[in-house]
Amino acid sequence: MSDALLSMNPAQREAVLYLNGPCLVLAGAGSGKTRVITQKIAYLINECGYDARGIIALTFTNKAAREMAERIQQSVEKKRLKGLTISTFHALGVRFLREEAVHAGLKPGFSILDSTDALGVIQELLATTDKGRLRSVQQQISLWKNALITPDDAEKLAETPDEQDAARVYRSYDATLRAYQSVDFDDLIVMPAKLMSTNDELRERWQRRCRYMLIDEYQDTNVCQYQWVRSLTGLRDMFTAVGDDDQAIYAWRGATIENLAKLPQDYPALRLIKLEQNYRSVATVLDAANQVISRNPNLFGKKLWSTLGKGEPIQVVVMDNEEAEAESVGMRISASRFERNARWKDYAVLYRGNHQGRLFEQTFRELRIPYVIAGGQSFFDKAEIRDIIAYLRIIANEEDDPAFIRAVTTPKRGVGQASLTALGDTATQLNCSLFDAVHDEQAAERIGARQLEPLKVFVDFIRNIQWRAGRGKTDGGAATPAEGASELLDEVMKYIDYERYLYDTQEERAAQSRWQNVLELTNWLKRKAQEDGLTLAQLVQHIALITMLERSEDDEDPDAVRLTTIHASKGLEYPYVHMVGVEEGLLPHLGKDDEYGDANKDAEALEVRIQEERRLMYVGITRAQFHLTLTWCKKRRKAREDLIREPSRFISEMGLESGLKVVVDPFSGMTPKERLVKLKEMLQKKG
Ligand SMILES: Nc1ncnc2c1ncn2[C@@H]1O[C@H](COP(=O)(O)OP(=O)(O)OP(=O)(O)O)[C@@H](O)[C@H]1O
Ligand SMILES: [Mg+2]
Repeated sequence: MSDALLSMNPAQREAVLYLNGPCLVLAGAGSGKTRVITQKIAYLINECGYDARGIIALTFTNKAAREMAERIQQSVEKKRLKGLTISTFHALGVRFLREEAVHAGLKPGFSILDSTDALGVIQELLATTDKGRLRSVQQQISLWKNALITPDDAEKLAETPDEQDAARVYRSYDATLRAYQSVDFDDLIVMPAKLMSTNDELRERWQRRCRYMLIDEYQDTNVCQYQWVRSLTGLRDMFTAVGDDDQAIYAWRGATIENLAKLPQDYPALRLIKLEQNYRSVATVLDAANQVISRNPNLFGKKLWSTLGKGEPIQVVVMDNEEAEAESVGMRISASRFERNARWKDYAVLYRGNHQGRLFEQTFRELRIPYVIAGGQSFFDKAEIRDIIAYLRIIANEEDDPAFIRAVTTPKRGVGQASLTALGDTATQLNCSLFDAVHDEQAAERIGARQLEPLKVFVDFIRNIQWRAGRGKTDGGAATPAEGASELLDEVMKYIDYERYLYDTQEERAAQSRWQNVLELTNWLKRKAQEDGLTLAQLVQHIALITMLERSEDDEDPDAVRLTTIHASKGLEYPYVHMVGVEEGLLPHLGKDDEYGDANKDAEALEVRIQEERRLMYVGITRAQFHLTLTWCKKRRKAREDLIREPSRFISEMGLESGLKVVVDPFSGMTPKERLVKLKEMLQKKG
């Protein structure tokens, strides 16, 4: 038996060695579920002679996939890892659809719309600018899709006028996407799942290919993912799923814990393995987590224990307001790092909502504390990044109309709204993309030669780049090899002349910081192209995917404090954790806008909501290895109002016996200016 196997506890080992049929590992946080998956992959390859190409491991985020790949590299020879698939569901969906594009009625170069683009399409169809309404329709469509409900079914199911409206939009939305040769994120899962169930030849091919599947964070899969896994593993039922029903935090995205309950029914031979030893956290942290989650009903009783010692008491710090909170957390981290002789990256600040991160970013900058936003979508949501990516998208797929419009109008190159409308009409008439319409005679007639000129220049430039980037070689045709991705990218950037555009349209500081972001993007793209030996065409095809769940920080692991939402921290661990904003109205967060939301109207709905928030709290607490600090503010500003806050119910649910220590913020009662003075004093004292 290998050393790695020897170091596991008997239950973990059983889960790794079990190959007689489907296997489900159900266990609490930090009990080594993810470790079981990595060890099992190593075991399959090293000791059972599995070909890596037949193994598919699915994780929830790109980051988790990367971490898993790194761990496996330590125990399996490189050459035996060739062809191993470790990816997110969505990334596997992209690969599947690129290979099977024809069966899905797509060209291999189809575009992937992110949720903002998709919202744009819905906006056109719904003809409203009411953001709330648009988002609710988008979410409704997404839920339907993921539950495998077709537009026809949706129309039958819809009851209220709003739902009927949404169902109508759903139909045209799907048709529009197909016309654009585009798919949205949901399609990446839904289309493969459907194809697997309707196309026999394709199903058999993939089933032969997939010899063993491993799925992490199983509790957060949705109906469609369940079906897809089910059909992929169809022939042999050879899979291991690991999960924790107490960590299900994506119900709002259509995930259903019922998938866990359904497994034993759908697979009578299922082997269920529970793990109870926690290897991550000290007792104070673990007890608090156990206490909180014990208030939720759960599928299978479980109680975690660890041998890592009692640990320091959990601290609860009361703050005057959110500014004091950010400063105080920054100060505490600086002081603690000094005292414990730790690294910045041993610290994490976890919050409920992305918006809370901003103040921490600003404050940490002032305090000279290095930080990274872990798992934030923020980078790729920035306007400047989306602008540049629009160009790359149009290079990848000229039928991507939304990208075309964005690229051709940013920077302005003399293409006015009237020209675009006329071009749109032409495209509709010819039933082609905006891009292709430019060179049609009709366009010249409608738009006029002078107005058309800048559009032609744009299209010709893109065509030229496409050709040189290696587009259209999937059929093995073209004779000239693709030019280097880096050089081509430079050429595209020069053509866009984005830096000048920024300085022309924005004030200097903003332009500077945006341009920095753009440079970061292009450097990262070049590095990626070089490392993976990609052509520009291949590179741009990956982009939408990377932007999906998080920014791919690649192998960068800077020594910096992690700022992250609790959602994005799932599966990860940090020695010292600060959970901030642990207040009623924030965590639990019960409604969209007002504090207790409309959920309050219905006691049952409210309870469901609180349970989901409690699981989120549980996920947050269990990220901590050695020490946990919770903070809450007596006042928090919202819009222009100061709201009076109460500590979260989850704090009292943790139980004082776990050694809770309540501390009053040292800055209490001070004005911002006084705080700064005191802060400087404290910093000086620390040297
Ligand atoms: N048998 C073991 N011996 C020593 N350390 C272990 C063992 N099993 C797991 N660990 C360590 O415990 C920590 C938690 O493991 P892991 O991340 O696999 O837990 P998990 O169940 O996936 O947690 P989560 O539910 O948060 O995803 C990791 O640092 C891992 O390396
Ligand atoms: Mg895990």
